[in-house]
Amino acid sequence: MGGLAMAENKSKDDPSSESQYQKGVKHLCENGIARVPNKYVLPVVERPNIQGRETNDGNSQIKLPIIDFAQLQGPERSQVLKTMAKACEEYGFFQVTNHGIPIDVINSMIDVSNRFFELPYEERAKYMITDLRAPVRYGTSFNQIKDGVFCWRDFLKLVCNSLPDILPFWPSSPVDLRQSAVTYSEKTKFLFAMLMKAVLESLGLVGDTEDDENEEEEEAFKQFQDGSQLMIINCYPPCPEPELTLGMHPHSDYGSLTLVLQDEVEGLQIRYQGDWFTVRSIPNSFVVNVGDHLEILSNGRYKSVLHRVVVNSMKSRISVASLHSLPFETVVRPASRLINESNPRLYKDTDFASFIAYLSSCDSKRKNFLESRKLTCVTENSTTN
Ligand SMILES: O=C(O)CCC(=O)C(=O)O
Ligand SMILES: [Fe+2]
Repeated sequence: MGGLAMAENKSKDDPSSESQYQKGVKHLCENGIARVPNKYVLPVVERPNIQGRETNDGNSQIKLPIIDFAQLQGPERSQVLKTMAKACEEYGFFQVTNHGIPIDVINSMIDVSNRFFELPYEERAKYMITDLRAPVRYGTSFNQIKDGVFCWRDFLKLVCNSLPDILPFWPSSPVDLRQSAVTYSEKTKFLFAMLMKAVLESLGLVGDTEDDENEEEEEAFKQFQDGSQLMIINCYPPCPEPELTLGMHPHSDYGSLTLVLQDEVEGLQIRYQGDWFTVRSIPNSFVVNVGDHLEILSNGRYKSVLHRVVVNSMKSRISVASLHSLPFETVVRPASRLINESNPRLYKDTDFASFIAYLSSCDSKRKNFLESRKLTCVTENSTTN
């Protein structure tokens, strides 16, 4: 598989070259470091936990609304849909418990992910590919070719469509990775479809009426169901100076919904009322967030909210994000039912090709895809995953 073409910029941290950072944080840590190299040091105003800048201390937890999946599928559905709607409007996030995915499927996914990142660097590096559309991609930071300041994060991205064709490209080591990841991706895809249906119902876009307009919206749901799934396994090694850097810079997710599985180590933070709050790690649950597609489809009613990841000096953290998007060629636009005189259309038509073009165009810290799709522009510094 292709290697990385890199500029041999000399760094003042290391006499060798910038190329060491291209190998990722895990590799950097394996060689033993006591300080964070400059390559990862954020400007003061972008660092986490700055006393006095946030009204909280940057470490406060947020209690996100909990969606009990078993209740959602039962007689209390309408009540749960209201909670879901409020969560998507207010936080852009909720947590799902009682989801029905067996605990051994979850544990195996976390376990095999840990073992992948513990493989020798040479084994992991076989999957270091710069093409954003590669079916499997190991890498570091956000966009390691363009990012000025790197994130304290390595990742393995696995495209999940269509599994039989794509599976031979997935890592063959650890030997159980393919099996665990396939089972996990199938289970999360099903959970996504059920949640997406509920989200569309909460917007009044699918329901039990049989009129023509609903046929059109049922078609929209089918497109979400038939869309693409990308699994991103994130690894955040312990960091000697966590106050200087971030595991992931502030960004919103492209796509409709993201289902995040985090291990017991917290680190995910969301932007809420101008501050950053840590999402609690609830055992055997998923964090679910609204992506850009859904914000556009809902004409801004549901929010694709900025989030970031902080690191810590003690523990390595693993998360598995399952991102669900519309098919490559599908155009997403605000649902006609949600536009009227008092709710004018807010977003331009968007497709995956425009997103890829945008993603490839600039440094992740200066990028904001969703803002670029707004018909009226308001900006806050952010990135789209
Ligand atoms: O690591 C996490 O908890 C969040 C990951 C994330 O935001 C992403 O992969 O888009
Ligand atoms: Fe994200």
